[in-house]
Amino acid sequence: MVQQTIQIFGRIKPTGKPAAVFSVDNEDPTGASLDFLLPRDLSDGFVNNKRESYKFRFKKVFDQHAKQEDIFENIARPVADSVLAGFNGAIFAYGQTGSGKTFTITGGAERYADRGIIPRTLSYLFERFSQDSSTVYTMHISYLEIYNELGYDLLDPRHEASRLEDLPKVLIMEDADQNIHLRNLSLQQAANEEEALNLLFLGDTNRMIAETPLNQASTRSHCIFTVHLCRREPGSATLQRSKLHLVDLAGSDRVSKTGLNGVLLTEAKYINLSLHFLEQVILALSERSRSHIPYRNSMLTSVLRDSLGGNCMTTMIATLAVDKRNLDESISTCRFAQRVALIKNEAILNEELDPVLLIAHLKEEILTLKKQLATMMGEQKDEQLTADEMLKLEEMIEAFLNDPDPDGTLSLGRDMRKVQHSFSYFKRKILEKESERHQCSQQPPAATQREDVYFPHMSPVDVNSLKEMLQQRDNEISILVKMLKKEKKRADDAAVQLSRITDCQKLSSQSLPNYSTVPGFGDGMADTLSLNRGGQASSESLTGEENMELGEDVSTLSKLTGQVASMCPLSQQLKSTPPQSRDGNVKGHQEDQRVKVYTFQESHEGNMNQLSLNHGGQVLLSMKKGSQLSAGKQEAFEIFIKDHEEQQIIEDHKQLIKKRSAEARTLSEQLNQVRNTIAELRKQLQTRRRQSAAQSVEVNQPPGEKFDPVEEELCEQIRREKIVYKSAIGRLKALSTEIEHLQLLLERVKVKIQKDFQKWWTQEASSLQGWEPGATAGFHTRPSSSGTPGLCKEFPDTSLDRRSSSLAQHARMSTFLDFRSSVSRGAEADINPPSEWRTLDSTFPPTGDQQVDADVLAFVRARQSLLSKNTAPQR
Ligand SMILES: Nc1ncnc2c1ncn2[C@@H]1O[C@H](COP(=O)(O)OP(=O)(O)OP(=O)(O)O)[C@@H](O)[C@H]1O
Repeated sequence: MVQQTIQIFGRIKPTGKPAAVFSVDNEDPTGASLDFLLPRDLSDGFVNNKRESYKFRFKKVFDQHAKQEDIFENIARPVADSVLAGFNGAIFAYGQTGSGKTFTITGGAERYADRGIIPRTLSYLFERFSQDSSTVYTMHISYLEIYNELGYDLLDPRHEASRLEDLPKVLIMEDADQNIHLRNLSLQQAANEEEALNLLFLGDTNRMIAETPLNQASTRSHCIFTVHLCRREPGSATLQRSKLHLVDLAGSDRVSKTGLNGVLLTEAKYINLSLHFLEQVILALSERSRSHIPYRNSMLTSVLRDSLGGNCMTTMIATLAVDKRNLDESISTCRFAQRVALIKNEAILNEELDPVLLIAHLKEEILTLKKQLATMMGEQKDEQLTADEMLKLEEMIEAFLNDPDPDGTLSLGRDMRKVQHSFSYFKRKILEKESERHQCSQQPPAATQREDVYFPHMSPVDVNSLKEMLQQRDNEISILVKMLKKEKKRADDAAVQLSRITDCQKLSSQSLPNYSTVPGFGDGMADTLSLNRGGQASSESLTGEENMELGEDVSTLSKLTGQVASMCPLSQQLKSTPPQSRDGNVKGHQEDQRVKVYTFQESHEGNMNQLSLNHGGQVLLSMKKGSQLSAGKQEAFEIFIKDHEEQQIIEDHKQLIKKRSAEARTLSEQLNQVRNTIAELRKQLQTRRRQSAAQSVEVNQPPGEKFDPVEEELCEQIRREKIVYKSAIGRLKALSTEIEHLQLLLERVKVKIQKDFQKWWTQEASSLQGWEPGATAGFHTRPSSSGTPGLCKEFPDTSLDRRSSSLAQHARMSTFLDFRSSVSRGAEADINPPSEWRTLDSTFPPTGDQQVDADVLAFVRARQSLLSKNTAPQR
């Protein structure tokens, strides 16, 4: 058991605003401190004008310059290590809204280096799994969101990208031993880092989709990402199960300060209530005399029960925004942290026995004990050994006697009959030997040398030379047999390699060099790197790990190749279906025009549309069959994306991915060269060895005894190339992880843009529907310079949310486009126009662009006059 108080860290968010006066001291060996100084004349809000300074103790305080990597190394890595060792762990971020909780726990979306604790911890855990081949690890992940005291499963595969209310509701159940169980919270297995990161991405996307204007999820809900680890040694009945909670709490802002009312106030009260209950639990835990801890008061405290005052190594990060305006909130966060620091947890190793394995072990033990008991009790079988049994036993005894190993044993089991039969057999043998010796002593002297018997006419010199020849032939044969074995093994390996490469090739595109064409590379290389040292023939093989690495490389590269290929889906798309320009013409097929395909779901129309962005920021929108998206909406979407604030992030990510893929390609070319070099060196080495072996036979010297500088040099070169190869493959793996992460970030931005567009479009659509001629609600008219009254009505910019007036302009344009296409549809069908078109000045939705409005008006008038002519009675 490990007793430990909850570890408290502080993290200060970089601020562009004037910062309060504070100082950080991390030098004190007893712990760090954070001091706030409040000058009496501080007018920007302060907590208590009687006190002028506040001092808070932390394990360590990270200032504005701290990197995400520092946070992981100092805070998360030790917790992850203890989780790997079988203890429960928890890290939770607490602080006011916008102080950097999500940034710390999950990370920022803008840069790879901004990855937070969750992705870094996942990466670290999988790296550790791969280093420990003697243990089997299994990882499951759950992701829970608590909003207004209700739990939602963010990882349910049936509800990808759903609204919060559509997600499965998680219920708390308590068993007879007061253990908490979360019903409906799915546990998803993650077999590798990629799968784990995808789960994180899925959860975060659900969290984002579930956001409504009333529920800014990250601000108003608590999120608990839990890694469930199971660890066992093969064959052992003992399992170690541990959990790691990574918690992003809701903003801790005080209700009075939020200035909210209505639903938001209720919500804020819920948040405050759950944080209040969290505080109550913490207070109760810090008072030693308290026997009752009010965990059950809220869902948050129930779920985190183990992490607070229980079996867990817990760490809290107090996130602080130290600008003057937020000083009081920062001080209150620090006060909370000081109380948390008093809580003592008792973490125990979570070992349990696997019942199935345990039963099997116990059965085996019972059987052994029964047998031992039978032997000890002298229980004997009455019947005699059969002839067959005796024959087998005698064969065993013969084998035992002929075994040159002096330590060889004869296992007879616990059957006394066999023991007795063996003794009588030995006795018979000894007697036979003695009688033979006796007979020999009575016979006349025989030829003492065998040679004399078999070669009576040969002189001893001839016999010796024959013996030497025989010895040489023996050597030759043994060398050839060895070589034959090696060749056979290599052929087998090559067959395995070939099948593996065929699999890889199926996955990979043609853009990277094909490593499978390099002969004998991979596991075959390992066993032939024999190095001659000091005349000693030694076989220096690659270690198991190296073998594994080399074996894995093809799949790593193939995976990377797949990624690189998936980064340019349009290049494939272009091959099959060239994109259409807005007017329906096929666009030029440019080599470098790589486009990321964006797909979004029209929730209210149920139509799937595909949006493509190219590198120049140009937008291509293509619709799947059956889509009803109007041209205006398509165009609005294109413009919307161009102006979207995240567009720059998309561009940056794409550029970075492109750069990294180019690096990966260069690196893989280098790798290919190194592999070719190694293959060539290996060939030379083999030839050299064959020659040396043949020479040794000629001079009658055991092979490999003579030091060969050429061979040594070849081995040295191979070793050097191996080092280059290993470092390149390491870099390639790192690039692969980075590209994967960047792609996930891109996906996340993509979802955000789609969501923003949908929200904006819905708002615009409802504004337009509510528009009535002359209506004053939200609209006003301004005189038209073209003298067309009522044509230039302005859309209220307030309805455009945060969007600038340029988006208002786009909205007008899309309205116009919708209108234009409706008009032309009507003209084509030559049916009676809808009644609302008939009175132009009162029903025509304005575009805001005077020229365009005038054009449209002229067109509609012309059309109307045409229709009136057509419908006029024929004279
Ligand atoms: N250490 C930091 N370095 C750079 N940017 C940061 C840092 N901390 C926070 N930010 C940025 O500040 C903004 C707010 O941060 P974040 O969303 O993490 O706050 P939060 O405490 O989770 O807020 P909420 O309670 O609303 O969820 C984000 O844009 C984030 O990228």
